[in-house]
Amino acid sequence: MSVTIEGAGPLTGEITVPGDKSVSHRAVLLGSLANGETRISGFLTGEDCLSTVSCMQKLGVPVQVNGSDVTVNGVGLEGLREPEDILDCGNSGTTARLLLGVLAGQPFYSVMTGDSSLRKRPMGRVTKPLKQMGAEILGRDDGKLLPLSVLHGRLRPIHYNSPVASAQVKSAVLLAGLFADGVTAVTEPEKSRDHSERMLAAFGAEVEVDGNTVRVHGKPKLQGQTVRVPGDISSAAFFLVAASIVPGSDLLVKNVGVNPTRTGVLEVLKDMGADLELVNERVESGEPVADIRVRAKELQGVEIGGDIVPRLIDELPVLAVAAMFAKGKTVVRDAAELKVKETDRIAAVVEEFDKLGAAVTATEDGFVVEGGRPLSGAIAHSRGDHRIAMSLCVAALAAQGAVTVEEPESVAISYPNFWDTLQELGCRVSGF
Ligand SMILES: O=C(O)C1=C[C@@H](OP(=O)(O)O)[C@@H](O)[C@H](O)C1
Ligand SMILES: C=C(OP(=O)(O)O)C(=O)O
Repeated sequence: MSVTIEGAGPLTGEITVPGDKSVSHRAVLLGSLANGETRISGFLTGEDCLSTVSCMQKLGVPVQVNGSDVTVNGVGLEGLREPEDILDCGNSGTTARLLLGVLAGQPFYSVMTGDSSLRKRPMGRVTKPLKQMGAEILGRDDGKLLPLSVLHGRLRPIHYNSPVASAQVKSAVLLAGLFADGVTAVTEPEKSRDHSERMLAAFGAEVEVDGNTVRVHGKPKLQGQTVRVPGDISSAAFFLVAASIVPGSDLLVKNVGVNPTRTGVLEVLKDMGADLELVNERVESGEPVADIRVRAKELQGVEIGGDIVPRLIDELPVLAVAAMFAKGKTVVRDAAELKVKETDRIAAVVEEFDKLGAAVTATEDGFVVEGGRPLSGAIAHSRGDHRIAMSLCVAALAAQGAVTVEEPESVAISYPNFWDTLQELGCRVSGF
């Protein structure tokens, strides 16, 4: 399959974006481990979060999905049961890594796998601390690659100093810590998204946050909650960039999660000179939320690096698009993590946007964009990566000529109604 985009007029009006992927995964996981019912609204029905639902169902948790309303009948910390079959995490790194933390603490055997992309992604970053806690995990490459078998083990608490700023690593250790007696701690080099610690506290766990260290007390009694999932800022980012670069645009993106550990994209766009305004700021289910108004404006190149990177890691492909339409040079550093996402996102950005005429060069830990070159019509490939597919589509809206994106189906991983929203905004898109 392929889609073709032949530009767009000004993007105007109001849109909403689907629920936050990170929050949706965590609501199902914690709801499963809690006692009583958890009701989730605004759940992301993207394929990744549905992978988490199906794994928890296989572990014996009644989870009902009714559009974006989900009900989880929690089985309690000790209520999961041995799955009859392999747990399939699909394309979702978050499912695989967070679930490993949960499975490490179970008194039964389980096996997990994923699609061809996920089977290449590093799991050693999670299995290493879990093994230090006493988990027995076997798998390819000495337990570093899926498929992985998790044997039953008794966990002890550790204080893990993570070499990477990764919310998936942090969350896996904290979730395993729920099954250990005593206090489990994780320190990371820079602060990654903190949805796990916020939600653990909301479900009744004792959680302490001290700078880049998070501690959780083991064996809590978690209580089911009502969770309102905010719109995903990572999905909103596509339209924030699109409306910044398509002349004449004036768009309101409603109900976006603006947790400070996720708003690096807003800071960088503002640095680039984008016209962004947060309105109607509020807090819902422990997460800051706002509507974001964006108006087209000429952008300037910037430098992106250091501790902001974990706060915008998934937005770097679409920020690269903003940089292509900006005046001057944009340099992205400290982003080697991009190489271990659904695809190598540094290679994908460099090689796929080259087809449209962009000037992007790879570096060891990022890329450099020479902005201001007009992009032209071309055929490019998503490489099966949802964020690359949508970034190509955003570039296409402001390119001169028709851009065809091959294998765009992966947008359903995180943004199932992306095509509908493009159409509602009057973009000329066909083939989906
Ligand atoms: O914890 C999460 O929900 C996520 C953490 C990030 O990954 P890392 O933990 O690998 O940085 C991010 O890229 C991913 O999309 C979602
Ligand atoms: C990297 C991503 O997700 P995950 O790690 O959950 O596959 C993403 O959504 O960009």
